[in-house]
Amino acid sequence: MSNVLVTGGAGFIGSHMTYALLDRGDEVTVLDNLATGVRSLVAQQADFIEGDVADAGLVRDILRGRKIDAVIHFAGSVVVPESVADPLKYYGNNTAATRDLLEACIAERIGRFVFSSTAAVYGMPDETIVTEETPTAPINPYGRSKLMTEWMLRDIAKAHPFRFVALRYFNVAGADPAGRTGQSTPRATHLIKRACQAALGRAPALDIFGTDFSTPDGTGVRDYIHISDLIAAHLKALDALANGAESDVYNCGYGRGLSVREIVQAVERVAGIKVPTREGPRRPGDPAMLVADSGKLKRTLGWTPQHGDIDEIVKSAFEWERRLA
Ligand SMILES: NC(=O)c1ccc[n+]([C@@H]2O[C@H](COP(=O)([O-])OP(=O)(O)OC[C@H]3O[C@@H](n4cnc5c(N)ncnc54)[C@H](O)[C@@H]3O)[C@@H](O)[C@H]2O)c1
Ligand SMILES: O=c1ccn([C@@H]2O[C@H](COP(=O)(O)OP(=O)(O)O[C@H]3O[C@H](CO)[C@@H](O)[C@H](O)[C@H]3O)[C@@H](O)[C@H]2O)c(=O)[nH]1
Repeated sequence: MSNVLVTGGAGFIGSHMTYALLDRGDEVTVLDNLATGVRSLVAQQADFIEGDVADAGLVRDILRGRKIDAVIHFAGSVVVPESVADPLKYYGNNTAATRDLLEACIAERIGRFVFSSTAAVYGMPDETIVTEETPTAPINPYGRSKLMTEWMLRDIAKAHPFRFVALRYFNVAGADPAGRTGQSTPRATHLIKRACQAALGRAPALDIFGTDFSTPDGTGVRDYIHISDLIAAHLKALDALANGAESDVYNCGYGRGLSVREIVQAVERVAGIKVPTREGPRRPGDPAMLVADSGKLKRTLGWTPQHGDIDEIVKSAFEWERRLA
């Protein structure tokens, strides 16, 4: 049994992580400032503390007082176009705030850290499918703010008794199969959620951002990963660190790219409802295509994806969305 601090645990991914840790008997403390998080998504058996990861005094008190063994760091700002419009928010809340969190972790001798990185660190890759060796060249402030954090982690791991796993998530979607949590972020910008909202008549139409990309149907291509498979990767990472694994970086995706139009079709199949769409210009900061080679995650950490079927992903997202009413 471990004693885990989950930052950003009131958010989409962190709330699923919290349930998964509790389900296997770990103890969980959630630290979240509720900037985009939702208090009611935090499992009742978790201890919830409302606060900021940059509040070093608070974080040190939590780490020491609760005898935390490992930190999983989800807290951050996550919207690519917003990072283009307001870069300092991203360098502040992702890079600088994480620096402060890490300082507290080092001071309290935390040795195990799992970090939410992103496919956005690759930018506009030349390869159709990216491995962890693909050069990092982010094309938006969001990706740069996360890559800088990866650099900090590498440097810290050389200087201190501290080991980390950075998981580069591709596009995370779906919801807890048990229906306990899902994506409830107000004003969420993610494609699958938006398409479900449009199907349910909660938005007049789904905007398709760009139809002139160099992709088979002209719309953006992404590797959508089910939240349950993503959470499973975190459990593997935590266990590997507990067993002495070296610090490392892993892609999290399926190696399968789907276009915006293919997602619309999946939502229509699952919902049995036509999704009204509106074609418009590209969104600032968006690459044409991002697809993961996650062979390293499978080989090294023994990750076995189980929920890759796009209709299963969309169905869980749609069911959650319908209940949100
Ligand atoms: N959703 C995706 O597809 C995706 C893909 C790649 C990486 N990520 C990363 O995963 C992490 C979680 O993303 P999400 O989709 O769950 O987003 P989210 O917005 O639902 O969750 C982020 C949580 O962090 C909290 N938070 C933000 N700044 C904070 C701060 N300074 N102190 C304390 N709490 C703070 C928010 O209130 C929220 O609950 C982020 O770091 C994001 O960059 C997400
Ligand atoms: O209403 C919408 C929303 C999105 N898209 C398109 O759908 C694709 C996916 O967009 P979105 O769901 O917003 O995700 P990304 O911009 O790819 O970013 C997500 O995936 C990244 C990793 O790939 C993460 O780092 C980010 O945090 C996360 O928001 C892109 O081609 C968008 O242009 C639309 O056409 N209409």
